[in-house]
Amino acid sequence: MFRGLRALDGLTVRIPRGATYCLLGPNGSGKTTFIRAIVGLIRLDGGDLHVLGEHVSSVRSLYPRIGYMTQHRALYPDLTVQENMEFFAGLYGIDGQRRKRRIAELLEMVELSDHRDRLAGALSGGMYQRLSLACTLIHEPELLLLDEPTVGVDPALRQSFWMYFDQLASEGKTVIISTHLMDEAEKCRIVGYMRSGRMAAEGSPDEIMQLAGLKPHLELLLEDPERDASLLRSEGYEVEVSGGVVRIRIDKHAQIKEILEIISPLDMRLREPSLEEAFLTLSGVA
Ligand SMILES: Nc1ncnc2c1ncn2[C@@H]1O[C@H](COP(=O)(O)OP(=O)(O)OP(=O)(O)O)[C@@H](O)[C@H]1O
Repeated sequence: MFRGLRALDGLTVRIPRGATYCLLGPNGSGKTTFIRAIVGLIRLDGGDLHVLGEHVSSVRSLYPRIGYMTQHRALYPDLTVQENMEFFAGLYGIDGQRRKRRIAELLEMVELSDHRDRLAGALSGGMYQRLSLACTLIHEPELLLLDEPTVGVDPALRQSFWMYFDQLASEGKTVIISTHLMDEAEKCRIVGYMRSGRMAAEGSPDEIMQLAGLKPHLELLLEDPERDASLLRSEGYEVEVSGGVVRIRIDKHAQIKEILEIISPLDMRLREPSLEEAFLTLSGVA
């Protein structure tokens, strides 16, 4: 509770080890609060929370096994990239060859090897984010909590981050990520969609799509949309006309052929429902 506001409410979540778990949801839905509760940074007013098999009251003793990347700037601006990495390695007692190896590996992964002597405070937003991730991973944590880790990171590098997250999960590490990006959610084994502090829907991307039961649409560009729309309606199709484009909900792809026997579009395309639409449907917004 934050001054009368219930930031998390009736939330029951079980995240298996070795999963990539995505927390999705609009601004203010409780994703960060949930992550902060897992790390023991806020006290819950009720309920029960276990992290890596331990009650959350002893989560501090688990810190060497947890990596947490916040949305905030948590690095030392007046230390270089290399010095920040060394500092975090030192916090976890990583030294000698292991420290050298980890720093080299991670700087390579986040493509900062050539910038190791730059001050963290002088990095671009995306570069800073990349360094934050590298520092979070320095001690090879078993549980990773990443609050919007790819904000400002360019698409090619985001792709390699995700390959790395998958690799971590395949090694048995648990990766919990909050994001606003549906294409990132689709890459996760489990997606939890939060609204107003509750879990509005949860499952694998495929399960979510099936559960929402959305049908594909055919979008048609027609010479006379109104005339063709009436023709299609008279054949029993569910048709919508907007901005000169005719949309038809179809049950099966075989119907496309039948539709083309009724009308001759200038252009057409098939739109499969998106994960975003599925979540909006399941949470009662659409
Ligand atoms: N320290 C705090 N004091 C008061 N209210 C807070 C505090 N932290 C979070 N809240 C409120 O709790 C609710 C959930 O916030 P939270 O930051 O967890 O959402 P979020 O899903 O992470 O949002 P975003 O996508 O914008 O990061 C919001 O209404 C927020 O204003």
